[in-house]
Amino acid sequence: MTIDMSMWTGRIDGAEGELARRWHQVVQPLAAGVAPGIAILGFACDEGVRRNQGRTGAVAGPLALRKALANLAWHPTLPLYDAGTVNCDDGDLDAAHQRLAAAVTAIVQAGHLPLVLGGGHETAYGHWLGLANAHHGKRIGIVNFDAHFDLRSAAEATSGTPFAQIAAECTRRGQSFRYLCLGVAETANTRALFESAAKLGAEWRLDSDMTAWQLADARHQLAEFVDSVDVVYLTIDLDVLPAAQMPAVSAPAGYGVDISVVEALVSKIARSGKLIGADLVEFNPTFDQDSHGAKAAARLAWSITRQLRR
Ligand SMILES: N=CN[C@@H](CCC(=O)O)C(=O)O
Ligand SMILES: [Mn+2]
Ligand SMILES: [Mn+2]
Repeated sequence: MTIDMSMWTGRIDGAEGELARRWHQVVQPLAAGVAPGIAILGFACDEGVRRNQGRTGAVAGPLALRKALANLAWHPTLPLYDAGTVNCDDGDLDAAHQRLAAAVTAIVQAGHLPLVLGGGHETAYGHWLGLANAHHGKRIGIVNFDAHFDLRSAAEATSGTPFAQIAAECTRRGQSFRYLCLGVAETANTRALFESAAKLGAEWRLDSDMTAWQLADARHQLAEFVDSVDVVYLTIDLDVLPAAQMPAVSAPAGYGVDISVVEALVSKIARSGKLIGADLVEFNPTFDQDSHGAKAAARLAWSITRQLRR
């Protein structure tokens, strides 16, 4: 895969040298043998959202998110790499999932942490597959910040099915399915989806229980979940944020979880030492307003990298 670095441009604060660096001055194309770091990997895909009857445009997410990350101030953290983008431009989502999984596995085996930029939430299936293949025998806990369970059962993979697919694959592999969904909106999930979640042993927290004054309870629930697993896969569906903070998604939230609460919890996961992979999905620049959504998404990605302990 050739790695296009042309979008990594931005302001240059000349005088202060090392101390004045931004992401675009730090990110390197991923190469063999480099020091362990964070590897940014795109999954340019509209197919999941299209099949799920959503508003397409997430295919442009990886490029738009990289551009939003490029100008952020860099504070010392692990080395940052760009690992390129896996495309799904022929409608064959199953094949694209396999390519994404292989790229993720290779990143992990080279000692890096994948930070995957979707794509719709179908991204989660390929990402998880790659992590699971690289972490044999480990109990993986999935923490999903999302207004939706994404536990739909359907004849084919969509952006609404990834965690049902993962649950089925866990059963096939004789592993337990450990899934915590934070920010679930009762208005956006039918009773059938709540029943599916309960049957699969999923845990969740409603959006209305994730206000700033309930942060301690949310932290406690998250800590218990993280303690109960070996490693954590973090997936952030940006539609968990209120529509005013995140207009740039297929299904904006009328209520949503404030970015300060999401950031506090995401940072806790990053500090846990158990994080093995993270993604931001559903970003659709077509519906952004003056890059507000891109800036919110970039802030969350930045927070993960800033707090990461490995
Ligand atoms: N990624 C998943 N999305 C939601 C979409 C809901 C909607 O379009 O309103 C789901 O399938 O539940
Ligand atoms: Mn989702
Ligand atoms: Mn969602």
